[in-house]
Amino acid sequence: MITLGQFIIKKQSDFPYAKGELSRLLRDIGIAAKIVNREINKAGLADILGDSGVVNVQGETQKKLDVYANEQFISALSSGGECCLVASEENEEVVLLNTDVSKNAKYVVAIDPLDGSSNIDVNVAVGTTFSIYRRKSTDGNGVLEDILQKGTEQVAAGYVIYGSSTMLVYTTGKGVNGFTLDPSIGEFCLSHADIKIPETGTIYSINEGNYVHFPEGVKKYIKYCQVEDDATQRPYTSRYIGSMVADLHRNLIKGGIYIYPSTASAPKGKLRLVYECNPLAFIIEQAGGRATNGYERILDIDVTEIHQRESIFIGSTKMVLLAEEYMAQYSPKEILKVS
Ligand SMILES: O=P(O)(O)OC[C@H]1O[C@](O)(COP(=O)(O)O)[C@@H](O)[C@@H]1O
Ligand SMILES: [Mg+2]
Ligand SMILES: [Mg+2]
Repeated sequence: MITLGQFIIKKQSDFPYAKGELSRLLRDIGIAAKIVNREINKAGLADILGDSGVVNVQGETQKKLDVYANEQFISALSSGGECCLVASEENEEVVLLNTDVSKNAKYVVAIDPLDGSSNIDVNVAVGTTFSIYRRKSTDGNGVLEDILQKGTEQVAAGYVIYGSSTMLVYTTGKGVNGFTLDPSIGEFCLSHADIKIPETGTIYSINEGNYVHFPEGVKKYIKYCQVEDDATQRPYTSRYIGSMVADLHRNLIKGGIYIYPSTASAPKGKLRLVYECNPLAFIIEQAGGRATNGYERILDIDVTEIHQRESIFIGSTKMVLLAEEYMAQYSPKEILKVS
């Protein structure tokens, strides 16, 4: 049995110039994940379910657990001293961690502290996503530009899934590994080494309740998934948890595609590029899958704002490629006026 901490240190040798800062930063994320996990596990007993009454920059009412998770991750990153700045779904502006220890830290972190907020109160799996970049600014507190980097610049990324078990899955650009939290010892232990997503699958994940608003290409792809054809194991199975991390984790293990497309009312989709699409795209690509906005690789998309939204087609390579063909045929980029 190897713990996350032991694995991180062991893998440090993959990076000849590593001085342990990234390892310690990953450790800090692991610590915050354990604290959040403890609250989630007994959420019904503690006064932590329900709305906080505060509306965040997304125009969504923050859940109490959104706020709690945000505080725990920011405080762990702040006291850990390896991160100088955080961009969070729950904060309109970047958060400067200008404590003596973190002021000159080399890394910046983008985070969705609690993903799948609509599922918190109903005991359905939720998650946390994180993206780590090397800062560009040389000294002092760090600046907005440090976080507005393309997904290709990520040095590490991952997610935590708080489900029937709690797992932390991450990559540093050398494959994807998964660790399951063993509550009896309070440690994340390696349970899924070198995860590879199947090249194709029979699961599609999309909120079909929005069907009428979807681009024609997506409508056609859904119809393709629902046609009877034994040779291609269709109709596929529709699975949609409504927590992106949980839907993605299932598809990572079993094969499948998750789509959150643009719609007439949300021409750029719903999900946020910096702390939802980019970290999960890095994971999926490192596991051998594919992630695009229907036209372009997610990791190559220019980042201009912290909370910018992007449509996403992510999962098994063959399924994403086919969905892209439907988009190219029925919803060519110019028609959808996608910038
Ligand atoms: O209810 P919808 O429109 O299908 O959206 C569900 C999607 O929105 C999200 O909940 C957005 O994330 P947050 O909960 O972090 O805001 C995703 O996890 C999920 O896949
Ligand atoms: Mg989210
Ligand atoms: Mg969230």
